[in-house]
Amino acid sequence: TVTQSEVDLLFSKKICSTKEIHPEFCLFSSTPRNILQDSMIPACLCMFEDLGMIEKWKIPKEVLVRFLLMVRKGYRNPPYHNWIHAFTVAHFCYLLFKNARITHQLRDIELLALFVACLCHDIDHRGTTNSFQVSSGSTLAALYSSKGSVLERHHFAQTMCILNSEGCNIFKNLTGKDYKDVFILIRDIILATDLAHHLRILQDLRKMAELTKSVLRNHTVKYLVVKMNRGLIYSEFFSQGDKEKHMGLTPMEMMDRERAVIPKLQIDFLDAIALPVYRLLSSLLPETQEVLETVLSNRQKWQKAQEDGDYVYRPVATSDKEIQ
Ligand SMILES: Cc1nc2ccc(C(=O)N[C@]34C[C@H]5C[C@H](C[C@H](C5)C3)C4)cc2n2c(-c3ccccc3Cl)nnc12
Ligand SMILES: [Mg+2]
Repeated sequence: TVTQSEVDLLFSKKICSTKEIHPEFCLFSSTPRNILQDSMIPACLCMFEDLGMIEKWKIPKEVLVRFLLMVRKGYRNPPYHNWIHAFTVAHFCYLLFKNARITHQLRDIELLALFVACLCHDIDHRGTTNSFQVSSGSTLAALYSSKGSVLERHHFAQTMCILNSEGCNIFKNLTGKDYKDVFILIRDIILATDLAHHLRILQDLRKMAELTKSVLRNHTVKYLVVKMNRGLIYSEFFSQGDKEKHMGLTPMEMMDRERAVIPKLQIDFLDAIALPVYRLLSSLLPETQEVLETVLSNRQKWQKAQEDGDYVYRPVATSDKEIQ
């Protein structure tokens, strides 16, 4: 839990404007990396305010502050799947709301669920994958492996725990149907972040996009677009590969620091997972074209690094205690 003094400290501050957070806060070109870590919670308050969600859903400010502090505390500190990652995804979702006509395509309750799900979608991530939960016989696997999406079910369960904690239910003033719907939507969105299902969802979305350009009108954008990272994901992947070797298992190539060629892995990931998302997004929301261009230029950089055969990033083994 969080202390009342932690809440009071943030509650007493006026909710600032996005400009005060960072001059380019509302532009796709801005990256949250240049947002100071201890201004991320004020930035979340400012995004909720700016999106009109505090007013629309009568969210008491003190409850929102306590909820955000609990969400931040709910994250561990692996190299990639940490609170900064959650904030980055929520910030990108905010940019979609601000810069693309997504807010006219989705119902208000879907916008609320999507934004909150971004903040919560990886809560208590251990820096290892679903298959590692099963192969290491983790407690999460014992709880959820019969249903699949082990980590994502845990992220949702942790989110529900926070919302059910004293003074943290930001949805307490929602009416009957909205109250029921928001939890169902958040559950669907967080479960949909299991990349194993992503490829099917992408297929379905492509079909829907063929049918009507207004696909966003009928279906919440059920999976989260990812911002390109500085390869921190490979610190996590290689730590998991080290663990798998200690367990006598053979890690996937992308998790084996002896075999992985990062430029090649990044190009494979962009081609198989990220670019199809951004192409679909820019076909549905033309305002996101610049994001697609950024990702394509990222791909070119990796292509060049591969041709030059130079290692742009070779993460060092992180200690177990950090990941656990
Ligand atoms: C740079 C980068 N590379 C990435 C390369 C690969 C994978 C990945 O999980 N691959 C798969 C490949 C098959 C079929 C399924 C299940 C498993 C077997 C593992 C997916 C993710 C990568 N990733 C993520 C990311 C991490 C976790 C969740 C969602 C995302 Cl998007 N964020 N950044 C990156
Ligand atoms: Mg996840």
